[in-house]
Amino acid sequence: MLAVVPPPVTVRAPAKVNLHLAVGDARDDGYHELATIFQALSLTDEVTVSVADEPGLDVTGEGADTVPLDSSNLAWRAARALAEHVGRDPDHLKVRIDIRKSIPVAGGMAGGSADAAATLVGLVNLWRLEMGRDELSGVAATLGSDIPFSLHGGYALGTGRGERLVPVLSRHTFHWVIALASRGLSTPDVFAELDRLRREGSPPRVGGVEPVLEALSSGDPLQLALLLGNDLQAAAVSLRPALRRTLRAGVNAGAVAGMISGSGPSCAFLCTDGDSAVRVAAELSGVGVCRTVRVAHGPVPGARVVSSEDSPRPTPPQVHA
Ligand SMILES: C[C@@](CO)(OP(=O)(O)O)[C@H](O)COP(=O)(O)OP(=O)(O)OC[C@H]1O[C@@H](n2ccc(N)nc2=O)[C@H](O)[C@@H]1O
Ligand SMILES: Nc1ncnc2c1ncn2[C@@H]1O[C@H](COP(=O)(O)OP(=O)(O)O)[C@@H](O)[C@H]1O
Repeated sequence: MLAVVPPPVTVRAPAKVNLHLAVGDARDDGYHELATIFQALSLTDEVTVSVADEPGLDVTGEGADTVPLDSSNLAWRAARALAEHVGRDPDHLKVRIDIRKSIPVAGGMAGGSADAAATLVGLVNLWRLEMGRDELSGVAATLGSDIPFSLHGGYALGTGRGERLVPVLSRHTFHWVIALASRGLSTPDVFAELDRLRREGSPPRVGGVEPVLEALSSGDPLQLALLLGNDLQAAAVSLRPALRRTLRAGVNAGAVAGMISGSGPSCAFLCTDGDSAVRVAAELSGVGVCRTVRVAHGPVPGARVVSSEDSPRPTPPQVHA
């Protein structure tokens, strides 16, 4: 009998920036209560999942040499979690996962979360599962706080440890320059540094989310520039003091505001429009305060199957005897 092997599925998933990141106290489970406004950015990773006799994982692109290729890879963990959820044997996954990274690793931009979200969406399609977004988001939340947003995309208000999402209804696009660092920062280390700073003093705290939501609905980058805020910024800068220079250089280059993205060390610079972002990127890349720069805009959709025409490796359906 002939068994039809489904064709590989390629999924694109976005990076994120936290336009507003309010961090509360540490909870008993070690996580911190957050109130954050996420925006999904046009900086994306692509993940192809395919049926394979031997399971496998490969990572290429931005920071690939620093990404684990074993079972600790978030994409692989996502595949196992989904398999368990739908009653497949997670120890015998006949799946190959190929990740092409553009999102910096350990950069505060949810790159691993994007890969996990893309893997979930890819496998739902490859395995032809009937699963709603809410059910998939529940699986995602067990793997990492940012992964539900990587599925969701657009804008969202995140609470809890960041995994509880409410959509934010704004379609206005904002333009960014992202400065990438040579080395990443560990998210737990940055939260721990914030706890330490708070024990010793009073690092600045962001205000409420309401004014930021209003700025998003106005679409005015100058209004938003005044309201961007990140409680983790002081901690990231404390662990990596050179980031102060990077933040200053972006504003000197013409950005209307600069901030640490999430737990850092990537710096996100808000620009008035796309042309301005290109000019700021060109100037910033010559100053020597970061490894490289990227221009990005948001919001963009969450993890989505890329049509086969766009896929870098379109493969026709295979038939195995
Ligand atoms: C800070 C944020 C802001 O969006 O993103 P990044 O900047 O890392 O991308 C997120 O809260 C990161 O989310 P994510 O990277 O998924 O973190 P998780 O895997 O869930 O947690 C990693 C570790 O970070 C700390 N953590 C994370 C989330 C949270 N609300 N409180 C925490 O204290 C905990 O030490 C936890 O063990
Ligand atoms: N698919 C993946 N891509 C990137 N990092 C991964 C992946 N899987 C596991 N990791 C690990 O997760 C850590 C956090 O990576 P990442 O999600 O890129 O950063 P951040 O939490 O700052 O957004 C990395 O140090 C890396 O060791």
